[in-house]
Amino acid sequence: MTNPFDIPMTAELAEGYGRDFSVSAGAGDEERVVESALRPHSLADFIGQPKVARQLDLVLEGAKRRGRPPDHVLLSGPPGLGKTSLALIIGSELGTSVKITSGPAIERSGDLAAMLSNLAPGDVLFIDEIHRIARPAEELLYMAMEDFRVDVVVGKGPGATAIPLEISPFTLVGATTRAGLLTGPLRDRFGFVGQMEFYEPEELQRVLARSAALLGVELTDEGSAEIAGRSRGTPRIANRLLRRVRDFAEVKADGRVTREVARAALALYDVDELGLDRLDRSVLDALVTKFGGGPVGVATLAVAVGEEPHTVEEVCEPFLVRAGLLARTPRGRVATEAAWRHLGIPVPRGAGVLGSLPGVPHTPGSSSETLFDA
Ligand SMILES: Nc1ncnc2c1ncn2[C@@H]1O[C@H](COP(=O)(O)OP(=O)(O)OP(=O)(O)O)[C@@H](O)[C@H]1O
Ligand SMILES: [Mg+2]
Repeated sequence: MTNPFDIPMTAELAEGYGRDFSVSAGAGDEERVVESALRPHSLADFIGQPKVARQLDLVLEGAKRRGRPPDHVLLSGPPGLGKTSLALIIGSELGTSVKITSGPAIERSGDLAAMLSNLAPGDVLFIDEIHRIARPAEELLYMAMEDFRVDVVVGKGPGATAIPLEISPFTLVGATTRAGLLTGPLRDRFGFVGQMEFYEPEELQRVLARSAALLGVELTDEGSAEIAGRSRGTPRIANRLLRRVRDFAEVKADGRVTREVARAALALYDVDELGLDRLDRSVLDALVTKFGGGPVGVATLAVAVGEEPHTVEEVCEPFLVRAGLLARTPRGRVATEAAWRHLGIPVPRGAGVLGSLPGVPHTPGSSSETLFDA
């Protein structure tokens, strides 16, 4: 690892380092606490996502004028792009309270029925990871979304009866990293679907400027450009890198985050120019060196790097695909020529390198949704 400042490991730096510092977009429990301090609280404060923000603004404004809760909203896209933030903003823009739960937390339909019947008129119910909701609960949700009614089943077997129960009109906001896994009937019941896109570097610089002000960090334009360029189009990662670079700036420099400080800190934390971290690089490296560039199944690839397939699939791949380093094909994962070049390995002739494979579309930068469904 190159370390231009040649610094010894200090307690402050080790704190970030020891936890196997990662720039993957998923958030740990500890991070969620820090994040809530940096969340935007209104649509005006929400940076980027111009399409979703404008459309949502209209949906909310229309509902406010009619004095009725807006249509149910589905927000989909890779981790860390602001789905939870937007869900909370919907509540605050409407001036209603937001009840929060998640798909995996709803194991039985009774849990959901209880939650629904406790909603006050106009409340927002936010279900994170809605693609992981249990099937019976999902069926209950259909009726609740459509008719503001649930059937509570009393008793078991042939003697069981369904008692219809009115619930208050509410707005469901669902968030998912895997819209492709949602069943058709559930998806159809959302009146508005917002597809979150990766952020442009310029937008991430605005996110960073805002966070730096909130954290009381002095950040130069070049410093923020350096961090933005390695944040994988993701505000969560931008904020995370900013905190790590701040540590470095405070311990090793005068506290100001300049380009030099950002570069040195990011090199120390093993974040490369594209923003790939250790796990991303080991996925690429395994694909290229162990499997000759593929095609290889995601489960095999995950075993090779000692990770869960869904982590590789949901956390690493969206960005590797977007960066044009990896392609998801019907036959498995394939490394592109850019991947070999990025790893500094000569591109072999006729290996499973994308481009030499007939009929494989090469679509770097295409919308994440089509990639998820691949
Ligand atoms: N548009 C934005 N403007 C400013 N900050 C943002 C924006 N979007 C996200 N962030 C920051 O990124 C962090 C992560 O956002 P959020 O938790 O909303 O992502 P998410 O899409 O819900 O992720 P996950 O899929 O992991 O739940 C937030 O704490 C917030 O500070
Ligand atoms: Mg979230």
